[in-house]
Amino acid sequence: MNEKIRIVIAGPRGRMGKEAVELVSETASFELAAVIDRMNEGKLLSDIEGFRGLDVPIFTDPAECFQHSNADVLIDLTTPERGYLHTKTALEHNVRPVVGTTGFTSEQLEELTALAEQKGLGCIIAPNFAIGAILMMKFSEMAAKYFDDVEIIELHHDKKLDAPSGTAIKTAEMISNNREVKKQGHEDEKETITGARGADFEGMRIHSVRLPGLVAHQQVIFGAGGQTLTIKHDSYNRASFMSGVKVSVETVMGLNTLVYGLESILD
Ligand SMILES: NC(=O)C1=CN([C@@H]2O[C@H](COP(=O)(O)OP(=O)(O)OC[C@H]3O[C@@H](n4cnc5c(N)ncnc54)[C@H](OP(=O)(O)O)[C@@H]3O)[C@@H](O)[C@H]2O)C=CC1
Ligand SMILES: O=C(O)C1=N[C@H](C(=O)O)C[C@H](O)C1
Repeated sequence: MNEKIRIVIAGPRGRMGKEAVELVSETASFELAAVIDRMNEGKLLSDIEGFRGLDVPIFTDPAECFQHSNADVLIDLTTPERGYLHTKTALEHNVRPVVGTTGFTSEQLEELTALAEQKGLGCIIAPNFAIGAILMMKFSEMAAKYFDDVEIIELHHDKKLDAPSGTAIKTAEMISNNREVKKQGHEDEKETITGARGADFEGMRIHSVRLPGLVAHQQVIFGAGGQTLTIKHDSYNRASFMSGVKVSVETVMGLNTLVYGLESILD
């Protein structure tokens, strides 16, 4: 019988973290080794309401967690600052990170890429784990060959910390593979209220909507003479991300570099 993949989850009490705990508990080839939580240091996860039967240790300090848990993989679903620290510490302790946390800077991504390379370790940083969202990004990249003008509207719940979303940034980066830098709109346009035209990524605009009731949604609207093309994806719950988390954990075990975005590891 193959050995189980031993997993640490950072952020187990969060919206995504709870789903990830459930995924790992229900997957026969996975084993929850420990969790990283800023509260409840020294307790067991089973001491916290909602995690009955999960007798795994809780650590606050990531280094201590990796020293004691004999983990293969870290799943990080926290905040930009903590997620970066957890990912870096995991690599330093030869643990392969699968990171859903968004909001890392380009410099942080470059530093983690170099560290994974130096350690010869797999690491997956995925701005979106939902298959539909990955297809939305790929279709947008394809459409950019034929349309010079595009705006991205991302819509999320109002508890989200980062804007634009990681998905919107990744979408803009993929579109830019097939698009020349171009300032869109009227050359003399002026914002009478600052921010009206959204964030500027190489001349394409990204608009961030935050409202209670939303989960995670995005529209990519291409325009040309007499027509528009809209590519749209909606996640209505966090379970929609979990098949991507599962594939990422399985895949990262066989990688020896950092992969940013799931599009390159899906067949
Ligand atoms: N890649 C993808 O497909 C997806 C990515 N995401 C991303 O995942 C991340 C988590 O999202 P979500 O679950 O909605 O967020 P939540 O706010 O629900 O959960 C965040 C978790 O991180 C913990 N946390 C916050 N600050 C710290 C800290 N200083 N140290 C340790 N832990 C801390 C929180 O604990 P506490 O309760 O104590 O604050 C909580 O458990 C976000 O970056 C989001 O953008 C979300 C959905 C899909
Ligand atoms: O915070 C969220 O909820 C989400 N964050 C990710 C992002 O920033 O793109 C993925 C998804 O959109 C949900």
